Amino acid sequence: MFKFLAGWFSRDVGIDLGTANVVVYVENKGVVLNEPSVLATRKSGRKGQKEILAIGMEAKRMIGKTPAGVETVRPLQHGVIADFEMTENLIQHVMVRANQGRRLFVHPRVVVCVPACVTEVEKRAVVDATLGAGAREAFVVEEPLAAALGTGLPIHEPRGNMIVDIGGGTSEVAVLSLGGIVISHSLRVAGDEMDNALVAMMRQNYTLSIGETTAEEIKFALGSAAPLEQELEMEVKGRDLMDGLPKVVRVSSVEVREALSPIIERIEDMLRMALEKTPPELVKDIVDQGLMLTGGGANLRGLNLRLADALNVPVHLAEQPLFSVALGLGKMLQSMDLTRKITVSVEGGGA
Ligand SMILES: Nc1ncnc2c1ncn2[C@@H]1O[C@H](COP(=O)(O)OP(=O)(O)OP(=O)(O)O)[C@@H](O)[C@H]1O
Repeated sequence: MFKFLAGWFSRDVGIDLGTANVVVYVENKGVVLNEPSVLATRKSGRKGQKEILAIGMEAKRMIGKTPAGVETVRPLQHGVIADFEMTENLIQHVMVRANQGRRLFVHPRVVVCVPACVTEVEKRAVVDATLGAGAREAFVVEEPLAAALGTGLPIHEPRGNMIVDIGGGTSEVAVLSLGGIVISHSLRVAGDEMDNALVAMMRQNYTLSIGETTAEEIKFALGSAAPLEQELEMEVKGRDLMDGLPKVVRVSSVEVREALSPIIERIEDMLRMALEKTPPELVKDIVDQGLMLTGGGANLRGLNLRLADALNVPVHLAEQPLFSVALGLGKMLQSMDLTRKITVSVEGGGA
């Protein structure tokens, strides 16, 4: 009886639990939250317990700036849970924030997405973390399905729909038809790897040591996958590896593009492989309709142009690449019948 009432009084929630960001969609409200998937912790007590100091944007600002005893943690790596307890804390935090800071007296049903390549054990871990965080029922859905729904692709038609998601830890491609995944591939190379490539480039070209936050700032400011009409420049500050002293250098978008290029080549190879494995009738649809590019990494300047050139198919950039998955989860929340059809569901003991 209480569960029946709870269904009436709590809003269902969709969570895009990403390596870089967590985006939360609340039924009838839309996207209400977008926070980095980062926690800052401090060891407390002898048994190695950790006290949480900050979660989300506040914790991301601390990366590379923490005093002894404090560390920043990214509990998801390449789209899967690397630190279960911290993931549970992260989900709980975003659920409470999405509920305007009020405690969850009535536990919501939650749909969470996972990369298509994850194992059953990894899916189960996401369900357990979601239930542990206070959901009364948890569903997992494969990310390409949610992303395709969120970008408005007609995934239920007998037609080849290709969706490419470039996230923080994973790049993923899937071809969908008749509401299911025909083929999918994923690569543990995406936005984070681009940041690492820029850290390496700065060391090699300028003997300058920078942190991952600065590398991401360079990527946002100068990053591109194809030549720009007007190439850009910026000042970068770091520590000189030769004498250990602070140093400022000027970096151009041309050298940043060269550093990112090998990563984009790997993404292109993955897409070529996916096209090779796609049945010819569906390839024909993709050639006609093009592929849909989404995920935060899709925002890299000129990526759509470069992929179109490399693959010889039209490439469309999603309207809101960072929110496609969450918007797709939102569509699923509107129709729990659809959710039950395309997800794995587990009920919790809550509420
Ligand atoms: N304008 C931009 N140019 C280049 N990269 C960008 C831009 N905006 C965001 N990104 C990158 O997008 C990535 C985050 O994308 P997104 O939030 O889709 O990933 P995620 O869903 O958390 O990761 P995953 O799908 O791997 O679990 C980060 O690496 C970020 O640096």
